[in-house]
Amino acid sequence: MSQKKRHGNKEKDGTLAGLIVAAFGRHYEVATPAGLLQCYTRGKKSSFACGDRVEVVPGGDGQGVIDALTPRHNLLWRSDAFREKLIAANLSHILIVVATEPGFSDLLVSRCIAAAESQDITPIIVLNKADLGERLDASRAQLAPFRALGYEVIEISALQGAAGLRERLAGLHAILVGQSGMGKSTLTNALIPEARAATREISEALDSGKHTTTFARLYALDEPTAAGEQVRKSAGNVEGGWLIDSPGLQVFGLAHLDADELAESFVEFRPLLGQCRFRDCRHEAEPGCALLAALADGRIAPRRFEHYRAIRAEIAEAKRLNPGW
Ligand SMILES: Nc1nc2c(ncn2[C@@H]2O[C@H](COP(=O)(O)OP(=O)(O)OP(=O)(O)O)[C@@H](O)[C@H]2O)c(=O)[nH]1
Ligand SMILES: [Zn+2]
Repeated sequence: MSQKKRHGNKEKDGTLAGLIVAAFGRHYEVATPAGLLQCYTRGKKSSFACGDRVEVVPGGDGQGVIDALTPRHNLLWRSDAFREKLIAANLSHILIVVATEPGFSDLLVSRCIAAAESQDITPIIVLNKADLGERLDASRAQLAPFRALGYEVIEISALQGAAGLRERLAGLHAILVGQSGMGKSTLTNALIPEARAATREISEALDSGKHTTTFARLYALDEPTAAGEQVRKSAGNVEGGWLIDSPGLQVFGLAHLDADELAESFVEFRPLLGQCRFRDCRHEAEPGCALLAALADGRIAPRRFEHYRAIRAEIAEAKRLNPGW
């Protein structure tokens, strides 16, 4: 919706343009020109995410009702056979946090990348705990296939302030995702001082086994001034860049993708798709398969092909369990 239309609405029917900064089930926190409002939805169905732009009808007392959703540029979500979970909307980048210790799943990295690529979101891999030198080479080796594809890898130490990353994030609309233990909370705290209290609660909830807890929060990123200083913004001012902190992620199901979409989300497969001898090639053992040929001569990394196979099998299983997908 254009700026003009939005302002027109505001005058005409009293709605405010807002940005969802936190989603708790059916209750949302929305940043608006009138400040932060606690909002509800009208209907029974509530399917908004952090990063969604909405129209809000303010109701006094700092409350409001979400009236309409502005069309999304994209939506990051995950799903298994029976459930889907919206993660965040309108993202420019996804920061996939991994660490030198205690080891990370490169399959999970491929999953996050596939989810991002399928929605035109740019992935950046953040290798944390680079100060722990013993495992650094092994972690770099594990990330080599991603680096070879052109994915940006940024090495940091969240404990030492995550130097460099803050500048990289200026103006972006990004989300931090990662397995538990990668130092995501430490990183959020280093990047966004006001995040401190909230993240502790998330960790505790996850430790007690409540993995269904949904809690993501959007924080405005400070914009450096011409003089290079960071200026604190007032709460609710989310006009510039922002960062969404999401709960620790152990699984990232992609049941909502079909087989073709999954293959498309592996960027190295893209030039090869449509080149197989059989139109309906499943890239398993078919003669004349362009992907298998590329795997055999090293154009596709074996590890990435394993990831593709693993995710494809899981999607097939989800569709078998729930043919409605
Ligand atoms: N050496 C080192 N340790 C770090 C760094 N960042 C985080 N840690 C440590 O790693 C452990 C996990 O950090 P958290 O920030 O709690 O990790 P998390 O990924 O948020 O994990 P959950 O809270 O379980 O989701 C803590 O003991 C941190 O102190 C780092 O850059 N270097
Ligand atoms: Zn094929």
